[in-house]
Amino acid sequence: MIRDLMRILGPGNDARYRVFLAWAVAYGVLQGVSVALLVPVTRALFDADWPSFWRWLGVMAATTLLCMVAHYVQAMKGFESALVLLRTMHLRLGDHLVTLPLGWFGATRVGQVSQIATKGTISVMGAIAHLMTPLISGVVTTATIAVSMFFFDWRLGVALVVSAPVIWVAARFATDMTARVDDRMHAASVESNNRVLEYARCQQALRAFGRTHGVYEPLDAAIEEQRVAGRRQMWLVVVGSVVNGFALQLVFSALIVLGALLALDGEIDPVTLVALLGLIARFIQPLNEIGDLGAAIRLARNDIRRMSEVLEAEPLPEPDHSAPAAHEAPAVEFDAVRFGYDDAAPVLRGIDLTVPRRSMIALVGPSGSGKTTVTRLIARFYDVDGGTVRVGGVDVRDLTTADLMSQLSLVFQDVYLFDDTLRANVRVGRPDATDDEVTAAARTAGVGEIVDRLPDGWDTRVGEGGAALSGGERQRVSIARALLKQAPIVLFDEATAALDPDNEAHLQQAMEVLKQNSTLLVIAHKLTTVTAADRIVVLGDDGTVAQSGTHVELLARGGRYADFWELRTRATGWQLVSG
Ligand SMILES: Nc1ncnc2c1ncn2[C@@H]1O[C@H](COP(=O)(O)OP(=O)(O)OP(=O)(O)O)[C@@H](O)[C@H]1O
Repeated sequence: MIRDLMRILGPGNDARYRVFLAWAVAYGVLQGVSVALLVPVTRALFDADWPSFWRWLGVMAATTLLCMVAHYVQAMKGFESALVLLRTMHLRLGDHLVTLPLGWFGATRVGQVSQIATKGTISVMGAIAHLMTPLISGVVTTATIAVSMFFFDWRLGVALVVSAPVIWVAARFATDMTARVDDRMHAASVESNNRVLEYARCQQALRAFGRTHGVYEPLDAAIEEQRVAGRRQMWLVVVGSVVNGFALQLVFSALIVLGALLALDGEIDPVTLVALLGLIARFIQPLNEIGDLGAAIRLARNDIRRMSEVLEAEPLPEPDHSAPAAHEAPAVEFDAVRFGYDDAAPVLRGIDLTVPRRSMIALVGPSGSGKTTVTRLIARFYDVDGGTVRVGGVDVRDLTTADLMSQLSLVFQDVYLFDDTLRANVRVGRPDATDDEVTAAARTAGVGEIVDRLPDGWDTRVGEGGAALSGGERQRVSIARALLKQAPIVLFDEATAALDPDNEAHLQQAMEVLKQNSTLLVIAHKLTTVTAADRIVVLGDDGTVAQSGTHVELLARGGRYADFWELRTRATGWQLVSG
């Protein structure tokens, strides 16, 4: 636990933590010594040996004073380390999460990360602030008392040392009991967390399907599992605590019997025995406290382990410096790219694709053929399983994330807006843009009309995820961001939903502007976009490029594209023409 906490604190902060540990050890030793000094003080008192009595009392008072100082200093150092740890954990978690591949953020990970970042960090902080001191001083105090016992009576000293493994086994049993169900408890808590979020988010769907009454089964099941796991955990904690308490009482009784037998044999005088019994009681007390804290220590250790697992998750390997770009190379190239989100289900099975500079390429294909996946691989949200994705002639794995992202603008359908003002959300495209540049980009993308409609104009907050805006409006903001960024390559996932004429006009206008300066790869759903493209790439169901060419060439060739075109033109009432 000490080592794990040190790892979480990181290399810059371990000195402070070591100082705290040293003070906690000093506090434990001083506490043990001041307790052990009770024996000579009591002996001198009963022997009426006043010079010895005052001398030992003086030593005990000085030790107790030092002990109080050590207690105070170690408590302050502990709180200091705990606060540093809290800040460090949040910073390290944040810094680390942004380096992880998107594939890491699976369905249950969002709930897990939120638990670790909130409950987990508080629990780990509490481990330093409240658990480390009783744990360290408890162990050190009992060890000190056991060692000092050898100075008074070696047989009782041996008995204390022998009893240590018995107590350790009992304490271990108690903590194992808690650990047995803790992972289940944690999983249940993550699941119900996720289900509560899902329940709040899916209200629209539930109401649309008349599910406004009765229970929402997935949430109900998650809460029930949490209740069952919680009850089991409570029972196991009680069982562990009873066994631990029983073992301590047994050891305590055995030591008293041994002391009494030694006194009956005349090996120890009765006064020393009374003092030694006090020492034995103080030997047991910290162990009892550690036993009571066993469950909390185990839970904190599990939280520390989960935190370490996140911090140790492999980030996307990234070079320190990007390889130099090849000036004449195409904007984007796919060379025999193979990829699947899951090893068992490949999505792309050998894609070759070239997007020349300053061209506009339309990507079409059936739903699920991997169009969005192609754009995610260009942005290196995932690494390919085989082949190479190149941007500006350089393998994306040889570019730093900052350099790769500086070359790309992403206009995706699932636009996420931050819970901030509309202006701040557009400015995300280029944080150092002037107000005039923000306004110009917003006007081209049609955001100006949204501004006029909103009560606080540019300063209106758009809500979490952009909840205060419609889907079409959110995409306009996303386009404005891309216009502002002026990246050399724009990856555009056109909305599948039919847009109103106003939205459509803004979209066309924005694309025209983007086309002037950037290379465009568009996942095209609209016939106007498809025909405007310099070249069309058709993905097939089998994860390969089925066809590629201009609109005219592909129509003339027949096959998948001609079928797609016919289907779409029939749906929209367009005429099928081949030139
Ligand atoms: N994050 C993910 N995890 C696992 N599988 C995924 C993930 N995203 C997509 N897939 C799967 O990969 C396949 C390709 O998905 P992709 O979204 O690239 O297709 P698409 O051609 O863009 O589809 P659409 O036109 O419907 O948007 C699908 O079978 C999809 O279920």
